[in-house]
Amino acid sequence: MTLKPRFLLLTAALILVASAAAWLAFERIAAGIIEQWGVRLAETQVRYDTARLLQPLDREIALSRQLADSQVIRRWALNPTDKELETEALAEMESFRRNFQDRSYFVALLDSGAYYHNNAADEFSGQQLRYYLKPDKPADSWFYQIVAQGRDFHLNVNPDEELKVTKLWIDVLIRDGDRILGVAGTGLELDRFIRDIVRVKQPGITTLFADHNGAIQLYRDPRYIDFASIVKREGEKNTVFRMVDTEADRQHLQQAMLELARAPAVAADEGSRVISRFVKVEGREYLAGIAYLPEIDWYEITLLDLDVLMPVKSFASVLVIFAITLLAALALFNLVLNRLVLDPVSALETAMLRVRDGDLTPLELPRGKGEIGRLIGHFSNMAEAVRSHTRELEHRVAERTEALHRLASIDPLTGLHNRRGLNERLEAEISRALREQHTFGLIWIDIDLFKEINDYLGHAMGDEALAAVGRLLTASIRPYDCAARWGGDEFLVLLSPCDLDTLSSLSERIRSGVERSIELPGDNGLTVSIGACLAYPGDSLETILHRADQALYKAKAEGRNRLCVSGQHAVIN
Ligand SMILES: Nc1nc2c(ncn2[C@@H]2O[C@H](COP(=O)(O)OP(=O)(O)OP(=O)(O)O)[C@@H](O)[C@H]2O)c(=O)[nH]1
Repeated sequence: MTLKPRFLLLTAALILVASAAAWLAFERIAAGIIEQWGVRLAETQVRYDTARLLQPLDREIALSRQLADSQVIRRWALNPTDKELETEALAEMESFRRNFQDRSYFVALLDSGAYYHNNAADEFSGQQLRYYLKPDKPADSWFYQIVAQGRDFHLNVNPDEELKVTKLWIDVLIRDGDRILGVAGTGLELDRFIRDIVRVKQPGITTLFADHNGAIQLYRDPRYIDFASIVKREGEKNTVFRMVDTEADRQHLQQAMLELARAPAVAADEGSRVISRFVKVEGREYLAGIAYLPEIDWYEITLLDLDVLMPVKSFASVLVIFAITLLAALALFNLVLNRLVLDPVSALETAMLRVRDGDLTPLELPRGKGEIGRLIGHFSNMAEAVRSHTRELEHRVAERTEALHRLASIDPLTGLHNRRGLNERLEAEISRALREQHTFGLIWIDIDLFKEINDYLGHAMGDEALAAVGRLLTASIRPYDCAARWGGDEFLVLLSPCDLDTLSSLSERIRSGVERSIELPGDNGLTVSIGACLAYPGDSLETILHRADQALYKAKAEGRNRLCVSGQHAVIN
């Protein structure tokens, strides 16, 4: 596999790993942010709901306390049969009734069980003594429980069977020192409380209030409310602990409630303390914010469904931006990698293969940067050096070949063409003569009695004589003519183009030149016999050579040192 797909795979793997890591980090960070936010929200919501509950209750509780603490009521409660005191007490109750928000009150006396009550419609004016409570009557057991518990103040959610409404009762003990004389207070319609405080419109937020036992007192669904909680035994109560799914959550809630009851406030200016715990209710996870309301000995519990309030998908845009940034960064990385490394390396490889295969034409290579640029530079220089050395080598080979060729066609003794060299020239000349339709001349020269020179003067002198004839021939002919040593003591001269006159005069010049200018040791001179002929367009090499040879034979036969020129067929002396 080449580098490109490898890097592509690596990049894809990097994208996957980075995305997985980013997703995990995102989930953790998002969960952390949501949790922090949820805790804050829970604290705020709990304080807000607490304030909303206490605001209307505070006044009613204060008034109920005042009623229970009233001198007039207490005096009468000590002497309930005193009609005068009863009239005063009823007047006192009536004035409190007008001040209670519910415009109703109740006063129950322990000794007699007399239960006094009037409502907003002033329905029982003159008949405020409604009935007598009985310890053995279940509907009245709330009264006897409150007295038995000796709690000065108690909130009780209980249906009023007589009025057919469910009320939040504020019960305050009437005391004379340690002696309990009865219970006084007022009631608030529960529906209004549920509507205003507990039935929060915001989806994902559930608020409930529970008493010191965890029994649910206010909840949006009245079916869960633990009515007349005070008269129920442990285990029968409808508590918040029953709402949560696990034992661990139950313990967390109990611990938190105990902790809050021990230290309900954080600091004077920060209001009530709120503890947050994650709990599961019906399989769903909620963040529970718990606060203790010492004024009424209740707990407020706000359940936040964080998945509804702050779904993880609300962070989706962050994730999308991150994913796009990641993809763009990796695409850019790939692009830069291709541009800076892979493409130049691939071009370099192609160039190397071309050089390996002997293609030395100049290379078009990308410029590249850094190490890659230097590598390309080094390769270009190397390729240029190879190119230049190869050119030089080829030049030298051509030179040597040319030299060898020359050597093969040159006679080393005289420096003239040898038979092979002349043959090539003759064949070329025959073609040219045919093409251009002209004649050319051929002169055949043979040294007379050369054997005797060798025999009498020695072989070296023979060589010298041959060289001297060669020099003379070179000096006698025109630059474009060609003189050659045909073999032994025979020479041929090619004259091109040439007519009969030129042929005759040049042949004679050679013959007389040799006779006149070449001397041998002693008194001996050197002479040559010459046979010359004209070659005509269409003549073959054999024909021409034969014609010249015939002329030479004639010159030899006629006594040597003479010239025989042959026209087409005639031989001229
Ligand atoms: N010194 C020398 N002698 C050579 C060379 N090549 C051939 N010869 C001799 O040249 C002589 C040629 O003699 P021939 O052609 O037979 O006859 P000639 O003596 O010239 O007599 P004619 O040709 O009849 O005049 C021979 O003796 C060869 O041995 C050479 O390179 N150097």
